[in-house]
Order: sequence, then structure tokens, then C-alpha cells
Amino acid sequence: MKQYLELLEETLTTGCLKGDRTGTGTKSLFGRQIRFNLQAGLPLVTTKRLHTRSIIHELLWFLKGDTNIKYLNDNGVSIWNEWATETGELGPVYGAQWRNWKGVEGESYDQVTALIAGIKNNPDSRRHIISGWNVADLPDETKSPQENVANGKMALPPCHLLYQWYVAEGKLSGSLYIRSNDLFLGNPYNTCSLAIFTHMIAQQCDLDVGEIIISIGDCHLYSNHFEQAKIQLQREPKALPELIIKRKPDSIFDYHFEDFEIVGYDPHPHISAPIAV
Ligand SMILES: Nc1nc(=O)c2c([nH]1)NC[C@@H]1CN(c3ccc(C(=O)N[C@@H](CCC(=O)O)C(=O)O)cc3)CN21
Ligand SMILES: O=c1ccn([C@H]2C[C@H](O)[C@@H](COP(=O)(O)O)O2)c(=O)[nH]1
Repeated sequence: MKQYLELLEETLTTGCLKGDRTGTGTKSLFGRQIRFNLQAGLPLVTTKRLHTRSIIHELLWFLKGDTNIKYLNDNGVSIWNEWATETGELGPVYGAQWRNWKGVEGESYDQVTALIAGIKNNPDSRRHIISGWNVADLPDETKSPQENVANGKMALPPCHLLYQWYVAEGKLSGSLYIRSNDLFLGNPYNTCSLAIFTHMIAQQCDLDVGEIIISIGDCHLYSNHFEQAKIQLQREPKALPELIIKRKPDSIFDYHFEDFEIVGYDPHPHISAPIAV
């Protein structure tokens, strides 16, 4: 995870002081990229313990097309609670756009089903994309997440908004554009999630895994994460764990939490940090 730690250090030492929507304040850089070879292990941060349970459940929740936090909460995951309405709704966020993008006539597009068919049938295609940036459903930044949901809009606009996969020499690589990335809390989730998603797609399409590439627009450290970032930078990274998927489910939609095992994850202790809402 050298690249992640280098980016953390660069942001901490050279980032521009910048205000933000949450009123917290950040150090920020614009336009950075990190990449990981999935053959070298699962790119999980080892300089603090990550809650992989939350990451796996969140990915399965996206794939269900679900946009209500009930499934997450029932599984002990609370990472989306701050943005939901009293009934748990988040509006047409990731799951809705991935599985049920609405066309002008009200027709529905399932981007995930199309992606798997595309990779299986035409691996050389340069159109293996999932986009979350549906302009018609974007929220009004002057209103609260809950008000936006009441108006039929997303609680938050997608941060990880453009995915692309690429097949060459029997290997599947994944690339992700993140327009705004909370380097301490969000980025480790986004990296791990893309890695696991890429392993799942590769398994479904009988491919090996290649690389993942994360491209970031506004790359920021919140001012109340500076001390936590410094602690992490003093720690020595450990060996990467490995992801085992215990069976091959019938489709990309049939994975269960119990199908995933992360072996050899021996990180430094967890470092807690407040989330900017
Ligand atoms: N400011 C901010 N940063 C984010 O990363 C973020 C948002 N907002 N809003 C939407 C989603 C929600 N995500 C989140 C939310 C909370 C944690 C978090 O608090 N993580 C803790 C552990 C909490 C847990 O898993 O139960 C951590 O230490 O990693 C991480 C990602 C990513 N996104
Ligand atoms: O997957 C995610 C989701 C969210 N984030 C972070 C990035 C920002 O800190 C906030 C979103 O605030 P905006 O004002 O809408 O940019 O959430 C992330 O890093 N990863």
C-alpha cells in the first residue's frame, strides 16, 4: 500500500487549504492516480484495520440495486446512516443507477447485467462501463440530503462515478474515477471495493485478475483527520492479504457475504476518525 501512503503524505504536506460543503476544511490536491496489481494480493490498507465487513456488504447492496439502508443496518453496517431519511431512503444513489437507470420513456437499464454480457461476449470492447453520474437525479447542493431524497433526488451525488474494465491476455483490469475522495475514510473503502468487484467479475467471466487503477479528482484529507494520517504514516506497512471466493455463484447477483474470505490480514490497530457529513 506504498502508493496510498505516499498520496496521504503528499496531501498532508503539500495539499492546498480548501473549504468544503461539510464546513470541516480540507487539505486538497487535484488529479492523482494510484494503481495496484491484484496478483500481488488484495489492496487493503494494513497501517490501520479496515472494517471489511462493511465494504463487502456495501458492494452486495449496490449489486442488489438497493438504496435503503435497512439491508446494511440489518447486517451491522452503519456507514450510510447519516444521509438517509427516517425511512432509510437515500434516493436514486449507486444501486439504482447501476441496476435500474431510468430512460426518458421510463424504461430501465441494468448496467451490471450488460457489463457481464459485454465482457463475456466481446472482451476486446472498449465500452465495459458502469456510470453512476445520472445528471437528472443529482441533488441540489443548497438542500440537505434528506430534502433532496424527498424531492426524488440522490442524497449525495456519486463519488465513485465511472467504472471501466479491460480484458487483455486473459486478465481483467478495473479502473475507477472518483470525483471527490476522502483519503482517510473513503479511499480505502473505494480501493478494496473495486478490487473485490473486479475479482467477482473475473470469476464470472473465467478470467484472471490484472490491475486496478484509481483516478481521483479532488483528493482531500479533512482537517480532523490530520493527526490520524500522521499516526498511519509512522507505521510500517505489512504483507497484503489474499481474497478467496469460496464458490462460483451462478451469476454476479448470487454472491453472499459468506462466500468471501480474506486470509492473512494482520493490520496495525484501527484508528477512528469522525466522518464529515
Ligand atoms: N465524508 C465522507 N467520506 C466518505 O468516505 C463517504 C461519505 N462522506 N459519504 C458517503 C459514503 C459513506 N462512506 C463511508 C462512511 C463512513 C465510513 C467510516 O466511518 N468508516 C470507519 C469505520 C466505520 C464502520 O465500518 O462501521 C473506518 O474507520 O473506516 C467509511 C466510509 C464513504 N462515503
Ligand atoms: O465512496 C465515497 C463516497 C464519498 N466519499 C467522500 C468524498 C467527500 O469527502 C464526501 C462527499 O462530499 P461532496 O461534497 O459531495 O464531494 O464523501 C468518498 O471518498 N468515497
